[in-house]
Amino acid sequence: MSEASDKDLESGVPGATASLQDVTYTVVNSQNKKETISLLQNVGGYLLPGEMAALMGPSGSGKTTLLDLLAGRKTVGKLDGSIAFAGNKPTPQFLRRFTGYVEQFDTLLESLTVQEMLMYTAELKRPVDEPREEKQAAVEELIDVLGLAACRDVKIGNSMNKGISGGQAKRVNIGIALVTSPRVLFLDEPTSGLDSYTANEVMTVVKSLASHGITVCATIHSPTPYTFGLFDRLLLLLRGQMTYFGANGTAAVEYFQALAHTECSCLEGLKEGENAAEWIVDFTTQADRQGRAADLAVAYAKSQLKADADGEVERQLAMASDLDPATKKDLAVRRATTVPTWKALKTLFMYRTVKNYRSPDFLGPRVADKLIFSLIIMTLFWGIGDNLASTNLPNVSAMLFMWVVLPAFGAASYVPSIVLERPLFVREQSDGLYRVSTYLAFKMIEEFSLAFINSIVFANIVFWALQLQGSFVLFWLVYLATLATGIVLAYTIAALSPNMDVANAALPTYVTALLFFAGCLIRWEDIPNYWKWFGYIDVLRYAYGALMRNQFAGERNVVFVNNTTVLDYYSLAGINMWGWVGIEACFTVVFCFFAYLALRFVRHVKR
Ligand SMILES: Nc1ncnc2c1ncn2[C@@H]1O[C@H](COP(=O)(O)OP(=O)(O)OP(=O)(O)O)[C@@H](O)[C@H]1O
Repeated sequence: MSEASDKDLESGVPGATASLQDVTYTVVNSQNKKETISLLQNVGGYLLPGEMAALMGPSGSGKTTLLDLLAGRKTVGKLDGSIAFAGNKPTPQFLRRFTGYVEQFDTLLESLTVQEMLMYTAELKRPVDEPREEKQAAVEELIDVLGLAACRDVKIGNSMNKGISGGQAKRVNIGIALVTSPRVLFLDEPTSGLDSYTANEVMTVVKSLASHGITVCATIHSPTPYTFGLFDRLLLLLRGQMTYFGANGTAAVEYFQALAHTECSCLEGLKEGENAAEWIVDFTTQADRQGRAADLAVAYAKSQLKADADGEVERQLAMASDLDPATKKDLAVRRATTVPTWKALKTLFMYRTVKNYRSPDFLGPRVADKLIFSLIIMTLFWGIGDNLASTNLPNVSAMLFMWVVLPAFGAASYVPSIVLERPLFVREQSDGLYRVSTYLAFKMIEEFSLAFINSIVFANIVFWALQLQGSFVLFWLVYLATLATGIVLAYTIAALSPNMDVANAALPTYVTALLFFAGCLIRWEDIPNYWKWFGYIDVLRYAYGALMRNQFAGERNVVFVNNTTVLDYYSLAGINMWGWVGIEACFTVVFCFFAYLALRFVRHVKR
C-alpha cells in the first residue's frame, strides 16, 4: 500500500469495536404468515479494529442475516438482545456514515468508468470542503490499492455490453465502501463468483485494510485455504445458533477436532492435507444432517470460549462512556448524508445526467415518440386550426384531445428509470449518499429539463403547422404540464410497483381511465353524477378544457350542433383557461408528493 493511502487510512478514524449480546432475530415465517420464526438465537461475539472476522456456516445458517443486523440494514423483523459499536447502540446515521457494506450483488452505474464510479461516490461521501484534487488522489490510491489500474478507464458495463470483469466489479464495490475510510467494513460473500486466484487477491486487499486498523467482517462460503488463513476470528453459525466464536486457525480446528472425538464422534475428523475451512463447514453440515445441530450449540454454550467471549463483550459494553472524542462525535452524528443537497444534486447531474443526455438509450424513448407523433399530427391535420366549418370542428377537437393523450401515455418511458434502478437507489441511500428528496429532485430536474426543450420544439411544430388559434404559450404550457404530470405519475406508479410487469399494467390502466373523463369521449354534462368526482380529479380534463377554450374563445366559439356553440357543447364556456393550466400544475405538485412518499416509505427490497 502506498504512502498516501496509508496516510488516508491512518489519518481517518480507526476501526470501531462491535459487539453482539444475546442477539435473537425473529421474522414472520414467509411459508406460514401466521407464525414467526427465529433466524438467529442468542448470538454473541465481538469484532475488533485491525481484525478480519469470518461469518461462516452452511447455506441458510443465517450469515447474511447476522451481517445485515450488524450493519443496520434489516428492514423487517424483531431484534432482541443488543448490538453495540464502541459499547453504544448505533444510530442509523452512524451506520450509514461510518460503516461500509459491500453487497453480494453489484449495484454499479454501468455508464461510468471505474475511476468515475469511485469519484462519483467520493464526491457524495467525502467532506464537501475537501478539495477535488484530494478526492482525486484518494480515488487514485484506491485504484492502485485494489489493483484496478488496468481497468481505470473502462466502462463498468452490463451483461449485454460487457465492461469490467466480475472480480474487477467486486473490487470496485469494495472501493465504493472504502472511499470514505469507514470504521467498520462489512462484506457479504466477497469472493462469490470469483476464481480462486482473484478471490485470494481480493481478500489480500481486504486483509491489508484490516491491518491498517479498520474493523472487517465478511460472510464467506467456501474460502480457499489461503483466504481462510487471512481471517483472525471466526463466528460459525448453524441453523441460526452459535457453534463457535473465537480465534481462527489452529484454535478453531482443534475445537472441532475435539468435538469430533467427543460429542460427534460418529463424524470424521480433519484428514491430513484437507482444507480446514471446508472441513469445519462440512463437519457442522453433517452434524446438522444427523440431527446434532443442537448438540453443537449446547457444546459451545457450555464452553470456555463462550464464557471468554461473553466476558469481553461485557468489558466492551462497560466502556461505553469511556470514548475518545472522535468516536464520541461520530456516534452522535445526526445527518445520514455527508454532503449538502446542492452538492449531491450537482454530483448526480455531473456524473449521471451528463452521461444520460449523451446516451441514445436514454434519449431515444424520450424524444422519438414525440417526434413521430408530431410529424403524424402535422401531416394529418395540416392547417385545420383556422377552419371553422362545422364538419372540421370534430377534427380539431380530436386533435387537441390527442395533444393531451400523447404525453400522458408517453409517461410509460419514465417508468424503467425508477424500477430498474431500484437496487442501486436502495444501496446508495443505505450508504448515505443522498436523501430520498434529493434523488427525486435529481430525477425530476433531469427529466424536466429535457421535457422543457422537447415541448418547446414539438409545440412549435404543431401549433404553426396546424395554424391553431389562441395563445401559443398556453398551448405549449398545457403540453409541458401534461408531460410533467406524466413524469411524476410514472414515478409514483413505478415506486409503488414491485416490478416492471406491474408498473407496465398499472400505468396504462390509470391513464386510459383518465381519457374517459377528459371531456372529449363523453360530454361533461352526460357523465353520470356518480362518476363526476373522477372528472374533478382528472388532470386531462383540465388540460383538454384549457386547450379547447384557447382554440375556440371569442368569435371562434361558433355554432356546432343544434344551435349550441362549441364551448357550450363541451361545457367549457365559463372556464378560466389559465386557471385550468394552474390546476394542471397543481396535479404535478401533488403527484410529486405522492412519488416522494412512495419512494420514501414503500419498501420492495425486504431484507
Ligand atoms: N421470512 C422468512 N421466513 C422463513 N425463513 C426465512 C425468512 N427470511 C429468511 N429466512 C431463512 O433464513 C435463513 C437464513 O438466511 P441467510 O440469507 O441469512 O442465510 P445464509 O447463511 O447467508 O445463506 P447463504 O450462504 O445461502 O447465503 C435461510 O434459510 C432463509 O431461507
